[in-house]
Amino acid sequence: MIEFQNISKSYGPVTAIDGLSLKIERGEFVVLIGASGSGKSTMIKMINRMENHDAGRILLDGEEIYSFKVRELRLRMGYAIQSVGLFPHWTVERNIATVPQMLGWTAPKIRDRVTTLLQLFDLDPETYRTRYPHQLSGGQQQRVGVARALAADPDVLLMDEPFGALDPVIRASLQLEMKRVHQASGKTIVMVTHDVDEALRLATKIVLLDQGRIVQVAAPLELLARPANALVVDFVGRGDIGIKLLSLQSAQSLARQEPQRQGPSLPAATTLREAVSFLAMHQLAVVNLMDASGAHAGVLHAIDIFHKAGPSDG
Ligand SMILES: Nc1ncnc2c1ncn2[C@@H]1O[C@H](COP(=O)(O)OP(=O)(O)OP(=O)(O)O)[C@@H](O)[C@H]1O
Repeated sequence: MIEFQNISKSYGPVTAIDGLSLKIERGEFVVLIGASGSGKSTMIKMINRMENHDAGRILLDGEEIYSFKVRELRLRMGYAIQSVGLFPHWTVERNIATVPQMLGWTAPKIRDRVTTLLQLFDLDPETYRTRYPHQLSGGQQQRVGVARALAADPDVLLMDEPFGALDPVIRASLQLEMKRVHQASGKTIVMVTHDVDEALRLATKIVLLDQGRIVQVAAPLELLARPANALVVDFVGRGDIGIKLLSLQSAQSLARQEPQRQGPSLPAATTLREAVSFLAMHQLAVVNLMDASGAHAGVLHAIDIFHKAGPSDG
């Protein structure tokens, strides 16, 4: 879908991207992480030609992006950034409708779409559609920014720290929402974040950059279980890699198919991290698991977490 072939990009004497190659398949949720200045934003911006690459080729569906008109390219891609970039003199509705307007959608279709998106991001449509950006909190502005990026249902969504200014609760709920949007729509998403946990939660593939080069490309579980080198280990958090691994696996994955025991039950979809916390807090060695309908779904043994969870390479 999007392919970087030996891409380089400099700003004067600074090499921002250094001979980088990467294939992003349709439907992937690719999250770019790396230290400040490692080239994450530059990578995203080169995809919709906010920045132009100096050398190499970037292909969109097999065609070099320089062969598209910039406007056509940008209409195919939603773009959301931390600083939001809402038009200050336009209402929320008009901001969200920017691309649908350009595409010539009818007024009722645009109105319906704005309503749906505001609801999706937990903003009451009647309260918020006529507001101006300065009448919104920073977090609300960010949500409108993401809604605007999604407005015309683009195949590709580019997001640069889209949840940067949000408090942890709203951030977590928006992450869930993005995950749901991704799973339901099959969109190809490329996102930059500074938050490793966010990357682990959302990505189908994480790309760790350092000085304009790729250090490792891996699915979240693989990145934790088989970090390519010490830089990756440091970046994902040397001290709590084990805890992060537990966050990515469900209690269900270690359930023993045994009859229900005396004592409490946890949802089988609970992460192993939450299960460990629960077991520790209640000083339990085992806990029942239940499925979404409340039916017994096996038993989780604390000992299995330490014997079975984590890298399974023998
Ligand atoms: N417009 C510009 N002019 C000059 N140098 C730039 C420009 N944009 C980026 N750079 C430089 O290119 C390198 C990569 O920058 P980039 O913004 O892609 O990094 P980043 O990983 O997104 O950083 P951060 O996490 O701090 O946002 C940095 O050294 C940066 O200083």
